[in-house]
Amino acid sequence: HPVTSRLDPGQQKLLRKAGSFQEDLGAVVTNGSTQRLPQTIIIGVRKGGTRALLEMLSLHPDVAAAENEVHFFDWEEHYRQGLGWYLSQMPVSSPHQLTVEKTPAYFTSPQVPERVYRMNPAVRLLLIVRDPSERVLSDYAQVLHNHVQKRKPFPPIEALLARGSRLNPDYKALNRSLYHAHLRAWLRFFPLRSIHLVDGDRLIRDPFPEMQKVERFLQLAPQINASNFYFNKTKGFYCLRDSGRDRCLHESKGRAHPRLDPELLRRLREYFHEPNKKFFKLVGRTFDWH
Ligand SMILES: Nc1ncnc2c1ncn2[C@@H]1O[C@H](COP(=O)(O)OS(=O)(=O)O)[C@@H](OP(=O)(O)O)[C@H]1O
Repeated sequence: HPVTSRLDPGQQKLLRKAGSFQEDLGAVVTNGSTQRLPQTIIIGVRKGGTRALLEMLSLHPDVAAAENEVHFFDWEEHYRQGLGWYLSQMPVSSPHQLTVEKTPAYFTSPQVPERVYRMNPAVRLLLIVRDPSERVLSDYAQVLHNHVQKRKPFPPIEALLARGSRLNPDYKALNRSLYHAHLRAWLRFFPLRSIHLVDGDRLIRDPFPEMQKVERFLQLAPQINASNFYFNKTKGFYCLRDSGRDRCLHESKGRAHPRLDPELLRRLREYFHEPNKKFFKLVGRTFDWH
């Protein structure tokens, strides 16, 4: 080779190494390992248990999950960069694997359903919901924590929730728990059969049966086992066991919730009574929220 022959032996050796390295890469490519756009997305709901769901789904060998929240469809600075950017955020997967990402903000962002539809109208969506009142408390605990970390003041939950004798409908955490309203936006683009609902309260209490349903919805071979889950008393939650390795979710998952005055808690639950009924009607099933 005219060029390589002019190189000294050391450099030639390096080049040959690079060559064989490229052959290795070639083998990887013929294996079919590459990044793929997600065929399934966990769209929310925020504080519903989206991280637990993603981690539990990752137990399946045929699932490749994006580690971080991607925020492609809801953040303009990301969406502007196009699907090529989105693809670049995805994990390497083999042909038999499903790629999945979770961004809980998608569920409540009005511009997102149409954008997801334009990427792939056949995408399979996972939505994990939780008792809406409990979700509000969890949402508050999260935002409070962020403020405390930045040493910024944050009002007590009562100040955000109540406006005189009524609940404050402008409090964002309340709005995010109006599942029926947000789901309607998705149903303008996707049939209900494209959206699998995961019961977040059941996923906390007994994750395995919920995960079996997810496997079925995604048409994955049943590979997740009861033995993949064990209850950790210290954590107070189920943790994961994967090929002998035990791990619990991050300490930010499973926080203490603010204790509400019983009367305010009653009003909070009552606030969601009608919206819940609408949601149950929309999805053709009920959840054990009171
Ligand atoms: N196995 C297990 N371990 C720990 N935590 C679990 C688990 N399963 C579900 N959860 C619940 O997940 C809640 C956090 O939800 P998300 O991951 O969706 O939150 S976020 O929107 O991404 O911030 C989190 O809410 P909080 O309890 O309010 O912290 C948990 O209740």
